[in-house]
Amino acid sequence: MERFKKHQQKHSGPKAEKKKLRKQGPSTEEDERRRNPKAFSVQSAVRMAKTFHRAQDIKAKKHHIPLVDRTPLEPPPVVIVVMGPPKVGKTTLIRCLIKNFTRQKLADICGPVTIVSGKKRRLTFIECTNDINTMIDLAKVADLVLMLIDASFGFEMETFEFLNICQVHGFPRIMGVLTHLDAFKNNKTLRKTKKNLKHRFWTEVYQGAKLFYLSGMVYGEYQTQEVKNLGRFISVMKFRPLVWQTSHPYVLVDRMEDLTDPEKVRTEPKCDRTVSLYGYLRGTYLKNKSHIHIAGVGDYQVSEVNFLPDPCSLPDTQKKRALNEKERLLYAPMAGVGGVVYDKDAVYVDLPASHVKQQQEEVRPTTELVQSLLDTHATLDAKMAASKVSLFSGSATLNSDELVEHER
Ligand SMILES: Nc1nc2c(ncn2[C@@H]2O[C@H](COP(=O)(O)OP(=O)(O)OP(=O)(O)O)[C@@H](O)[C@H]2O)c(=O)[nH]1
Repeated sequence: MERFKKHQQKHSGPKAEKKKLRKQGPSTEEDERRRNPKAFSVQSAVRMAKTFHRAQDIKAKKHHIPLVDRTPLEPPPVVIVVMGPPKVGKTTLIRCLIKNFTRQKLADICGPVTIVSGKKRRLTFIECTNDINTMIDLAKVADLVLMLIDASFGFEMETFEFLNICQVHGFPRIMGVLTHLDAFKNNKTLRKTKKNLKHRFWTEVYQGAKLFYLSGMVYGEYQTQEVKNLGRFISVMKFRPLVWQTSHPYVLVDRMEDLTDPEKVRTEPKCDRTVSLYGYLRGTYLKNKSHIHIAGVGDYQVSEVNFLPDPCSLPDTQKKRALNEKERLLYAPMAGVGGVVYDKDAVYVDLPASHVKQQQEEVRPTTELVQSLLDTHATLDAKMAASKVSLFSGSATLNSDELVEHER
């Protein structure tokens, strides 16, 4: 028969030590903490909240797919879409922002306007009306949307419509801008409206979305400091590449030429036209025989690619801190820069009628005497002949012929 060895109790080693301690009496507090750490985890609510937030942050970061930055060394201009209902102040805002960056005034804003805003950044501003087709086209290509809201009216249906459209192609950065704040005379209502609109905006976009206030106008322009702050925000803003944009090459046309024979257009107004479109290539690189999306037009196959010189290039030297006046370029072929419009074979200088009239007035002498001389239409003799004199107050008037007879 097999014999089993009797169990031998341990007298040394970690297990024996533990047994000894247990026999000695109740365990110390330190031991309990080690045995049951969960029971002692919440000692400071603040610390607990911090740990929790940190854990959540790390989790949320993991959800974002790491992005590959494919932007070339000299990235194309950032597309800023200024959208809002009619008469909300879109044109005024674009004009003010352009003036803030380039110190130039645009005669009238038509089509996209590209400017150099900093050493490494160019901006293209484009106005988006409440038209649904424009919204669909521009939602695809927008990097940043300035959503103008008339504070005296509130949100319009189209604003929400635009937000929905944006969601289809990936949400661009969105900033709200409240205008017409000067319509509120009462400070309390103003504060209340601002707060209400801010919360409504946050619900639609995201909590804490940036909302700017443009409180009133000075000489037909928004206040310089407010525009400056908005401009500063735009020029340092970081953008996340969006899915549609990084997977499609696309062009936002900023110049257009009609190459059709003018004679043919004259004789046959509805003939097929040959049009040449110019713009920066954005999104990804062009591949041979690939399709290219032209905003507002559709997808077209490329037959030939030419490299054109940059019409609004970034400054060369990178050492300086700020741009000088010459480097603050402005490129707006569809709009009149300083009243000058370029065409394929002509340059138009815009001289509004009021301007011409003003110049004529300036030439006129300012002294009253010379002015009155210029205004005389009759000779002195004719005036003398027509003049009348009354000798006594209330008596009948005598004209010059009667006076001569009296003298005789
Ligand atoms: N009182 C006041 N008037 C404003 C404000 N913003 C714009 N306006 C005026 O509103 C009018 C329309 O401004 P625009 O910049 O032409 O508006 P818009 O959105 O470009 O208009 P459309 O191009 O017709 O859609 C102008 O006469 C501005 O002076 C504001 O904050 N307060």
